[in-house]
Amino acid sequence: MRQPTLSGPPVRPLPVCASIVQLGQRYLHGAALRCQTATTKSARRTLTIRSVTYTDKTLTAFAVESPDQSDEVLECPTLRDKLEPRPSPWVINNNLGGGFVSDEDKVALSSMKFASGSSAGATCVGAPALDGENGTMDQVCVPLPAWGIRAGARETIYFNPADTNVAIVTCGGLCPGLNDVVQGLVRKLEDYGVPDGNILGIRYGYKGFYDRRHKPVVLTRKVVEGIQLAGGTILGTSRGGADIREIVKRIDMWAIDMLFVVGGNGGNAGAAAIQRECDKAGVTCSIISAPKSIDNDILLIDKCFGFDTAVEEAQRAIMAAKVESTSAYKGIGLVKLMGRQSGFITMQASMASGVVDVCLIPEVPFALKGSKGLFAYVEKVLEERGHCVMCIAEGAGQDILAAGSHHDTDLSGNPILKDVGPWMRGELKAHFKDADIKYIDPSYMIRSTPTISADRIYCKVLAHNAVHAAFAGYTGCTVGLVNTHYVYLPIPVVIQAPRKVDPKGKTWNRLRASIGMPNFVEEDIPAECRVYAPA
Ligand SMILES: Nc1ncnc2c1ncn2[C@@H]1O[C@H](COP(=O)(O)OP(=O)(O)O)[C@@H](O)[C@H]1O
Ligand SMILES: O=P(O)(O)OC[C@H]1O[C@](O)(COP(=O)(O)O)[C@@H](O)[C@@H]1O
Repeated sequence: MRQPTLSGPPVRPLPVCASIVQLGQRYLHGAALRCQTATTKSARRTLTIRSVTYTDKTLTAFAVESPDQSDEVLECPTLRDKLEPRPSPWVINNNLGGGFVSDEDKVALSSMKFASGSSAGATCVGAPALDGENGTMDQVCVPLPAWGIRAGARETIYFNPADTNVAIVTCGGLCPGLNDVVQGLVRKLEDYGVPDGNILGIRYGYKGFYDRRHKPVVLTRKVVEGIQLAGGTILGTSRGGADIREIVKRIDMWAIDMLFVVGGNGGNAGAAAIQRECDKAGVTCSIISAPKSIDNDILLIDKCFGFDTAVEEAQRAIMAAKVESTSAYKGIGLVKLMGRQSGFITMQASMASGVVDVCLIPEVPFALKGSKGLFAYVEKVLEERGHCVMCIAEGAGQDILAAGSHHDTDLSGNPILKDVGPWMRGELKAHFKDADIKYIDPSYMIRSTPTISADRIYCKVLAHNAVHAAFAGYTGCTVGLVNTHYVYLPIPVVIQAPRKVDPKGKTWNRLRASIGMPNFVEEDIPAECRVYAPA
C-alpha cells in the first residue's frame, strides 16, 4: 500500500483536532490547514494541522476522546469578530416557546465506550494518533475531541435578515432530497426575515457563479412551493468547473453574505476552498454546507439525506431480480447499485430485502474462481435454492476487472470506473452455461426519485440548521446528524476521506450472518467459524 506523503510545516503530535487526510489531488488543499479547539472561549487554542495523503483503499475512523475525560469541542470557525451581534427575531416569543440552543451546548461525538479492542466492531481503541508510522495502513485513526457543537437556533444572530443576501448551489451527482433542502433553506431564510429577491439560486453547480449562459435565479417561498415532490434539483447541478477565485469574486460583487452548498465530498471540498479564499480576500461570507451523498460516504455523520430513499427504491430492482430468478430454471438475478468506493446502498438494500444471496461491495475483495471463490458459492446456492439473487456495488471487483488499466476521471476528478455489471454478467454466463441470467441496472432511477417521508423530515431539519448556523456567524461548517443529534462540524474534518463500510464492523458482519454468505477470498477466520464454507 502507498505510504502517506506529508506536506506542510513540521508536525508535533496533536492531542485533539483532526488532521486533514487527502485523497490524491482531488482533496489537495495545498497548505496545511488550521482548525480550532476549545474548552471555553477564553481557552480557545488554534492548532496547526498537517496535510496527509492516503490511498483511497484506506478506511478512516475517528479516535474520539472520552466525554467523561475531556471537555474539548470540535469548533467551527466563525465570522463573529467581523459582524454585529443582534437578537434573533424569535427572542420575542422565545423561539415559539421552544427556547434557544446555547453556544456552550454540545453533543458527544461518540456514544460508545468499548471495553477493549476485541469488542465487536471496536475501532481505534487505544489507537495512537493517526499517521502511517503508527498502526496499520488499512485503517487510519484520526483523533477527535469528545464533543461537537450542538446545532440549532441561537438567541444572538450576526446578520440583519433585512439586509442579508444569500446564494444556494447544488453540486455533483443527483441524490433524493436536493429539492427538499433547497426548499427548507429558502423557507427558513424567509422566516428569519430575508426579503423576497435576496435569495439567489446558482444554476448548474459551481460554474453557475460565472457561466454567462446560466444566470442565477431568484428563489422565493412561492418559487420553491411543491418542489420537494419532484426528484432532481430545480437549480441544476454539474461536475467540475469550480473556479474558486471567480466564485469568490462573484460573492463579493453580488454582496452575498451567506452561501449554502448542497454537495458531497467534492462540493464540500469546494466549499472549504471558497471559505479559505474568502478569508484570504477579506470577503465576509458565511459558507455553510448540507452534506449530500447517495453513496453515504461522508465521514462522521449518521447518514446522508436521500440514503434511506435510495435503499427503498433499490428494493424494486432487487425484488424484480428475485421474481425473474425464481421464475427461471437456474435463474441468477444480478442487480448493480451505485457506490463508487463505498458499498452502503448495496449492503443496506441487500439487508432490507431479505432475498439477496450474494452481496459484493468495493470494500471487500472477492475471487471469482477457486474453492472459496464466488462461483463455487453461487453453484452451491443454485444447487440448494434453485436460483440466486446477487447485488453488486459499482465499485466492487475493480481490482479484477480494471487490473492494470488506467482510470479516467470525470470533470470533478472522480475516477470513472469500469462497468462491473455487464462484466459480472459476462463472467457468470461464461461459467454457468445453463443458467438464466437477468441483469438489472437501476442506478439513475434510484438517484432521481423524490424522497420518502423520513428523508423529507431529515432534509428540512438539515436545511433549517444550516440557516441557523449562518445566522449564528459560523462559516466553513456543515450540519450533520451524529448519534441522532444535530451537530455543526468543520467541513475539512468530514471530507478527509470517503466514509466506507468497515469489513470488520458489525453492519457488514450482520449482513453476512443473515444471508449466510462467506468471504470469497482466503481469510484468517478459522474454517469452523465461517458462516458458510463451500465444499
Ligand atoms: N478539491 C476540490 N476543491 C474545490 N472544488 C472541488 C474539489 N473537488 C470537487 N470540487 C468541485 O465540487 C463540485 C462537486 O464535486 P463532485 O465530486 O462532482 O460531486 P460531490 O459534491 O457530490 O462529491 C464540482 O464542481 C467540483 O469541481
Ligand atoms: O454519472 P454521474 O452523474 O457522473 O454519477 C455517477 C456517480 O455519482 C454517484 O451517484 C454519486 O457521486 P457524487 O457523490 O460524487 O455526486 C456515484 O454513486 C456514481 O459513481
